[in-house]
Amino acid sequence: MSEIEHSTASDDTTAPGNGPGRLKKTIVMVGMMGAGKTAVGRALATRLGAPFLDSDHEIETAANMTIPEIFARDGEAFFRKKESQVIARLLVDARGVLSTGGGAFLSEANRAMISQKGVSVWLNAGLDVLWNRVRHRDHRPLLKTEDPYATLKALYDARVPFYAEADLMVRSDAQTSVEGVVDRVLAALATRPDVLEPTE
Ligand SMILES: Nc1ncnc2c1ncn2[C@@H]1O[C@H](COP(=O)(O)OP(=O)(O)OP(=O)(O)O)[C@@H](O)[C@H]1O
Ligand SMILES: O=C(O)C1=C[C@@H](O)[C@@H](O)[C@H](O)C1
Ligand SMILES: [Mg+2]
Repeated sequence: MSEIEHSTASDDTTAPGNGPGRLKKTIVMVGMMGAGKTAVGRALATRLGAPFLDSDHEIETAANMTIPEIFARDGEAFFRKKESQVIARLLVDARGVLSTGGGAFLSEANRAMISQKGVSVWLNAGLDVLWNRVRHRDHRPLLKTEDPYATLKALYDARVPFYAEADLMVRSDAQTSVEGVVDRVLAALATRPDVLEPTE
């Protein structure tokens, strides 16, 4: 299993304790594939000077296989089992930012452990924004269908009610850069001193 990836910020403003506040719980990014969980989560961790973890990345490292290879060889149910195990492990003692895979928040057991150990943030992007971000990539096995747009729409419609159970919701639209979305997450967290203790 790989080590926790620490953000690489070297200047004082992003060093641990000198960023926008001190993390008391893990921030867990949830939402559809292409919402920006990995990109925004990594940038947020850098801003906070906190560890960054990505469950998809951890699963791939542990298996020494890519996600498409795991789906092809062992199936989605096996992947979901590994995903739950990895999220449980990453939530232990890690006051950092954890980006999950797009399907992770559908599991009731995953939602329960995330709510117990962290704060969930739904990165909410519209269907067309998501489509524009994922359409040219081929590493998402669930979209390897005859009509990937229709598949993405079906997943979106089925999943939004689950994502809506997250503690916080932040919009991730086409007009806003990754850093702009990070600003929104930090603004949302300003209402949660139990998660991000403001610096003096
Ligand atoms: N706000 C944004 N502005 C511009 N590009 C973005 C933004 N958010 C994400 N992207 C880009 O969209 C693509 C998908 O983002 P990312 O991989 O972070 O999504 P994800 O939510 O982690 O998806 P998955 O569930 O498949 O892991 C990446 O190329 C990323 O750089
Ligand atoms: O939306 C999903 O179900 C997935 C999203 C990715 O992050 C990976 O976890 C995998 O491709 C499945
Ligand atoms: Mg990701």
